[in-house]
Amino acid sequence: SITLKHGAHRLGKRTDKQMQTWRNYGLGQFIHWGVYAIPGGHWEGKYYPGAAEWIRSWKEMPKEAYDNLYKQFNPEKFNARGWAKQAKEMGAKYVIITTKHHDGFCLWPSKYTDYTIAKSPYKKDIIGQLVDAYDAEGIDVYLYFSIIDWNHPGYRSSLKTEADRKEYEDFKTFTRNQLVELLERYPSTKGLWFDGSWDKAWIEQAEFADELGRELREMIPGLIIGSRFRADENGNRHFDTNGDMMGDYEQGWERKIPETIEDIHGNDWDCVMTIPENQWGYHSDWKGHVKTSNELIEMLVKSVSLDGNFVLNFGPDGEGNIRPEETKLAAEIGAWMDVNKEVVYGCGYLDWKKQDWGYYTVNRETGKKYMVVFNMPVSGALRVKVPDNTRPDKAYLLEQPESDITIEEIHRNEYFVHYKPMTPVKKPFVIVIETTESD
Ligand SMILES: C#C[C@@H]1N[C@@H](C)[C@@H](O)[C@H]1O
Repeated sequence: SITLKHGAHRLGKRTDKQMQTWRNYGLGQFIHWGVYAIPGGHWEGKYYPGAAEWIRSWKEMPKEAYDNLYKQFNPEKFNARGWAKQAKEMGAKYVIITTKHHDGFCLWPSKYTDYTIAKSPYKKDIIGQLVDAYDAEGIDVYLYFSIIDWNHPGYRSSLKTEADRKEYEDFKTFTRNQLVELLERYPSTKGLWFDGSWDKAWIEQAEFADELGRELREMIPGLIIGSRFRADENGNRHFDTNGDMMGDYEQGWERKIPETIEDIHGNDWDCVMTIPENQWGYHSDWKGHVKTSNELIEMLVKSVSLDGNFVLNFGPDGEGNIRPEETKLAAEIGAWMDVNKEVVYGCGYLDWKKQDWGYYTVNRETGKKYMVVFNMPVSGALRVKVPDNTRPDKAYLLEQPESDITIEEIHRNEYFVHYKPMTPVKKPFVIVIETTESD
């Protein structure tokens, strides 16, 4: 490997307490909220086919009109405690909240720009209310921050002229000031989720970004920052020139999930997921496939089975309501988590061969092993292949510990767990499997 000044500063996973807490969350909630929720994917009767939070970039959206939407922003239905309670009931252990998306509108009263909630009819600090409400529910708060800021005069996607460079210096100072301001105002923040860091202009700021990351980490010891924040001095993002991840976990799984344990390269990672195909901010007219709770539970369990966290996105509307589709899914996921949360919290990858019926997870502390079944074979025989030194002794339904499920040895290291549900299976269910390990 080559010597880098601004590459990865740590090899391998962080082992400190804050990161262990992060690693054991399992399920998180993303909130995308801002003035884009007012148009909700439409403008003057026209339907915007893109992601609602990007509507300002739509050629049919007059920039002036968009940039004045904040003068109408007065979400009277906004109820931070209600959002936090719903997230608690869903089983989320952490929340990632958009402080400022690419449009640059700040949901906190930043003193570095007038384009903030303080200048809207609503006036009050939305981030502060959400931080307090989620803290009160015992849900850890992470702040989403977009480096891209279409509102700031010094923002550039690339630096073509000396004038660009001069302007961009002001933008860099502004960016640093806002981030310091956020951590000063909300010191209970456990981490920053950076986005909009793909511009050429930002990628050239390896030294500045590295120094800024150091400054922010000094402000809140243990602060967690993912791989999307900065590039190394050769313009490499997420993984530096030597292939080492920059940051505390890989932020590469946006609307997708790794297939195998090899895909995660031994790193911590999160998957951030939308309910429709690709809407983060509020779009009043979701088109195409809207995921069911069974699909989302499978994505959650698949993520945990591959040592990752699953973060489900909610996009509240312009009034401050969580929309009915999201409320319904939160309740369905919460009902499943009420019964099965122990296969998610504090769990991760079990090195048994993946089978078609579903996923294994194992509790990192207790070693308790779970078969989370999504696809019941018509035979009722769930195939299990175990490593050489492992013998399965007992299997029972998590929901009925007294149930005794037959384990049949097929041949060396391969078994059938025979289970025929009494009633048609409508939701994923869990079989606990107890084993004896021999040296
Ligand atoms: C592209 C892009 C952005 N990254 C997701 C997390 C959303 O914020 C989306 O607008």
